[in-house]
Amino acid sequence: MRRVGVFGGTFDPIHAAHLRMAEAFMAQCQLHELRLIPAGNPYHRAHGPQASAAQRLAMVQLALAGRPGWLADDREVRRARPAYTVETLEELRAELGPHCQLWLLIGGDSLLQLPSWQRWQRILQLANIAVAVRPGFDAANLPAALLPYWRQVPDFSNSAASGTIRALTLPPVPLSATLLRHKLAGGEDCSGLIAPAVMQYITGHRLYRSTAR
Ligand SMILES: Nc1ncnc2c1ncn2[C@@H]1O[C@H](COP(=O)(O)OP(=O)(O)OP(=O)(O)O)[C@@H](O)[C@H]1O
Ligand SMILES: O=C(O)c1ccc[n+]([C@@H]2O[C@H](COP(=O)([O-])O)[C@@H](O)[C@H]2O)c1
Repeated sequence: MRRVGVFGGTFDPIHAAHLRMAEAFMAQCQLHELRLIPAGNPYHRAHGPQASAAQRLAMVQLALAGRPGWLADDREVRRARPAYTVETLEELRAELGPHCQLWLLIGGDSLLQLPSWQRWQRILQLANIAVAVRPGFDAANLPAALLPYWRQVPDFSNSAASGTIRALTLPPVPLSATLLRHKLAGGEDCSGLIAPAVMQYITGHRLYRSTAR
């Protein structure tokens, strides 16, 4: 059965933790294809992104260059409306057919917010969710509504076609785009935390020079 992974994010900018979690996602879910999908309009954020949607997409394209099976999907950038994940998964399900296994990758902080997402139960009818926990994540704090979906198993191979939430086996990585925007605005060296080609793009386009938030 074909297995396709979906990793949506604001990616302002895409950073080393994103890449590490995507690598673990690809390997542990044995994905044939991984789609990184920058959110054109992340409606749920108090502050809009600093880089434009086109710039965030360009950085994603640079970050995944040379990685077989990884592709940048621009559907949410082209969508002139809020980036609802459920719509993205519905589109993908229609394109890929009923027999493809869909996996959605999110961070542990996003998981805690999942019950506030648009039609979130529908998301779990369409896909399984793999979670990359962040430092401080504690499954005991999961919202009660998520508990029926939560599976504490390290093995992804015999998975259901949809409807489960599982944690990746991956040590928490203490890195965020917010931290990087602050470092970049302060002129700090971020090599090792951002892919070299993305760093070049940031420098060339004079991104994140000030007003880090
Ligand atoms: N270090 C990390 N560990 C686990 N998940 C992460 C990590 N960084 C980002 N994620 C997850 O990746 C997805 C996309 O992340 P996003 O683009 O918002 O990056 P971010 O670092 O959380 O950004 P920001 O600091 O701007 O909120 C989200 O589901 C987020 O939870
Ligand atoms: O669909 C929703 O209602 C929804 C609400 C909050 C976040 N998301 C998605 O979750 C992903 C991670 O969001 P963020 O802000 O951490 O980059 C990104 O793809 C968002 O579009 C989706």
